Amino acid sequence: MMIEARGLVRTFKTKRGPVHAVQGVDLDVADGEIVGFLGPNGAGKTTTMRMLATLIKPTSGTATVAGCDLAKDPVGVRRGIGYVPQSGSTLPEAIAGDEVVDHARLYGVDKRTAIADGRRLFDELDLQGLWRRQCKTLSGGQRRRLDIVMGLIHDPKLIFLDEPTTGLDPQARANLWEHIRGLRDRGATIFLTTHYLDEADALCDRILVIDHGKIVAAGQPEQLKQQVSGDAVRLGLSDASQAPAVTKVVEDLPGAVAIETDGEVVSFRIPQGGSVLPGLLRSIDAQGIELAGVEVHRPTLDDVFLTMTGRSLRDEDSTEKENVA
Ligand SMILES: Nc1ncnc2c1ncn2[C@@H]1O[C@H](COP(=O)(O)OP(=O)(O)OP(=O)(O)O)[C@@H](O)[C@H]1O
Repeated sequence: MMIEARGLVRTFKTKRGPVHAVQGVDLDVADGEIVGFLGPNGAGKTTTMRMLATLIKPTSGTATVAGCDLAKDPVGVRRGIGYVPQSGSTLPEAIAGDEVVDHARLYGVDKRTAIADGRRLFDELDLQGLWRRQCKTLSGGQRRRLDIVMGLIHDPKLIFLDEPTTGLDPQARANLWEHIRGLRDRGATIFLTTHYLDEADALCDRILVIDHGKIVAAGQPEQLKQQVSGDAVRLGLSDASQAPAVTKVVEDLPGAVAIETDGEVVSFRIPQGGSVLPGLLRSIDAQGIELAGVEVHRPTLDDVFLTMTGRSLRDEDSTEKENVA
């Protein structure tokens, strides 16, 4: 195991009383996995990651990280990990290559090795030709990849990435995902935080969903989605007064659950939503009711979150909507 944490708790003391940021987190990350820590703002992702990276002390709980005990051997942990913070760690005015070499020397890497390793990582992360550039002249995606070079320069076994793609455009995000997969293919283990559902889905072998400082779901993306039963169907009515009649038709469908009405929308869940629709539409039509629209969508990680917490992770650009009418 690359990370094995038990009962991690972190409480912050503030003027307005204690903030229970992390409330008993157990987690295991195997060697060579990409594990995503997914949750809304303020859920406790960064706090958990900072504890595992030795940057803040747990209030209670234990962990082994990269083969070393977090409490007894924080220096050993630090040697084995790379940590790429949300805000990055390069100065705008500095020269990219100098930042990398200085950072490596902090870890005791000699200058010649630092330059050789740094240049190799620049090639690997598509930063060729940018070694002498001022950091502030790099694009968002280039700067994020430079942050990753900084985190990798001492060849850690385990890399922590805090929201690696926040603020990047879709193309730069997809490009960074490729690079993160490349790191894993080279044998690194990656633990990242994200609040993007599509990122967790596309990139991670396993996902831990955290809310209010507690893990509420864990598993492979597909496993998690399978826990949510059925496709979600939304029927848009042209007239809200017809909702009771439509609800009645839906109630007669075998397997329909979670039937809800909200103004001009009747929604429900049903296995194989796509194949029951034609019959349903005929029944509604037979009653002389006209629909304004129909949507079916397969369970998403947001549905997993919704099922576990009763709230949405609210990430509109990542729902897999399939408009069928
Ligand atoms: N140093 C601190 N002092 C007081 N409260 C803190 C401190 N750091 C974090 N918190 C609080 O702890 C909770 C968890 O914060 P954390 O940064 O871990 O969440 P997060 O899931 O990483 O959120 P985000 O996605 O916004 O980064 C929040 O309520 C936050 O305000």
